Amino acid sequence: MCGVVGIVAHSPVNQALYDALTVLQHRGQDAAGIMTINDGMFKLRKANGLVRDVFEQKHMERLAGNWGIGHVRYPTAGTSTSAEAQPFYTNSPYGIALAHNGNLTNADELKENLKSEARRHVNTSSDSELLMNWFAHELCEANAWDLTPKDIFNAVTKLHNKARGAYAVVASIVGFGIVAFRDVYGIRPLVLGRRVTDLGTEYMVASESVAVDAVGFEFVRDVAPGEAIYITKEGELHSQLCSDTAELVPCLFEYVYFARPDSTIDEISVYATRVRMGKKLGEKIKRVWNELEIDVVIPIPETSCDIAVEIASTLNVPYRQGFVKNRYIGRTFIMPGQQQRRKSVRRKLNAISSEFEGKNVLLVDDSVVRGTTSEQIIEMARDAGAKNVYFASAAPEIRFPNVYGIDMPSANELIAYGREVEEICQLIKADGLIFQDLPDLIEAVKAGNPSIEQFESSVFNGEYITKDVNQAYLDHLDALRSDSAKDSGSANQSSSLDIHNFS
Ligand SMILES: O=P(O)(O)OC[C@H]1O[C@H](OP(=O)(O)OP(=O)(O)O)[C@H](O)[C@@H]1O
Ligand SMILES: NC(=O)CC[C@H](N)C(=O)O
Ligand SMILES: [Mg+2]
Repeated sequence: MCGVVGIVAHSPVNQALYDALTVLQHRGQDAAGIMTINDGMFKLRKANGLVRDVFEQKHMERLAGNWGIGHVRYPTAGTSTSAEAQPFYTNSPYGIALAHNGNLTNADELKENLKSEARRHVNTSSDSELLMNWFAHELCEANAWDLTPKDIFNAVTKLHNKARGAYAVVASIVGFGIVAFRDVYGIRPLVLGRRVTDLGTEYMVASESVAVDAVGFEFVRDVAPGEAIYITKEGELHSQLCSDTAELVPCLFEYVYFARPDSTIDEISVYATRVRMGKKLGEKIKRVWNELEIDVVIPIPETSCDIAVEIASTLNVPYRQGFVKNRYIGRTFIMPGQQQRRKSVRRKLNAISSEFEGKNVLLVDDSVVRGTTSEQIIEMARDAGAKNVYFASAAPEIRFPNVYGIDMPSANELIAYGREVEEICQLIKADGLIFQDLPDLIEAVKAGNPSIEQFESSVFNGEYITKDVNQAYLDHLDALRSDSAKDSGSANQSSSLDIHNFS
């Protein structure tokens, strides 16, 4: 997952972009970047690392201008090099910078055609650079010196016909303004915010509403699937639906894990959803494990905390914070390699023995993906003296790779792939394991916005909404991006000449 932000204001935006990226940090810890526009020139700083490490005072001073875009990256395509940090830049037409959250499923085809149809070059293996070049190519076709909103919306319409997969995008066009759009299913989130100042109205687009809140903008609405928003550099807002077939099918996993609980996505509060997930799972535990003695419910911080509180109250069992989280260690699941992920669980979480000694403990997590966390946490609970350790996952078994912006490229790496619950339970060495049922998860999310008919739930059921994902594609992805492929270096080193300036 990545986080994107774009702001058009009447005073410098560097600090607001920085602040927005810090509250979107949970969406990507690998790289960060900001690109502003000042006097018709782009100003860029991007590098690998957390937001607080990437931007020093000297960079902030350089990022002058009243409008710009920003990005935090969690790579799902290409390599992890700083050359593939975002925003990307292309000089023609006009000068365009682009930041992308999501993942394209037809990147190979787009790359091939970009050469033959558009005579354009990309210098990295990032799908986002491809997306930017296709957008640039479609804008070129407008053949206009003075770009109108109609020209921009036409370009986005054509892009929707070409690109497949997930994309929530912000782009800035020198001399004109910022464009933001969401793919035709709205798989990844994107929201619009506004602030009225003495100098005029200012606009902001961001991956999550929490960024809009943090920067002091007022939340206006979600960007609709297939819609494009164009904010001129003077602060005028235009919007248009750029697809006849758009239909909202947002990603379920945003609500389970990715998004911050204080965000609202497609009118659904993430926090309230997690509470409902806890209620549903609590009811299932009561039903299925009615004989089981549970003395205490303990969450695996941080994402599962809101879920576990509700499970405890449904079961009428005490809730205790039995693990303390080291606040200086980031999210484990979105770290790039399995070795790093394994080590981080121990560094990140430590047990308070008194909460475990002699007790039948129910550990709760939002999801079990590779099983890295659950396996180690159960061992820690036993070391801390637990009598029995039961484990509950608020998401169903994750058995299928993700192709829309979550780096789960390989079925073999998923602990639930090809395994039934009993076998997974043995692998993580729990005394009992229970998963949420998919219909219950869907109900818990949908209760926040009953008008949504369908959710992107491929990791649970293997049904890919873009309908272009077959076994050959998944095999190809596995060969490119599995942990072993990354370890062998193919996914981490850019074979192309790196033309990004590191300073
Ligand atoms: O089965 P796994 O492969 O271990 O993945 C699942 C775990 O990873 C995530 O936590 P993470 O540490 O990333 O973030 P959090 O602090 O927000 O819970 C998620 O909340 C689970 O705890
Ligand atoms: N997780 C994401 O949204 C990643 C965006 C893009 N596919 C990249 O790898 O940079
Ligand atoms: Mg977690």
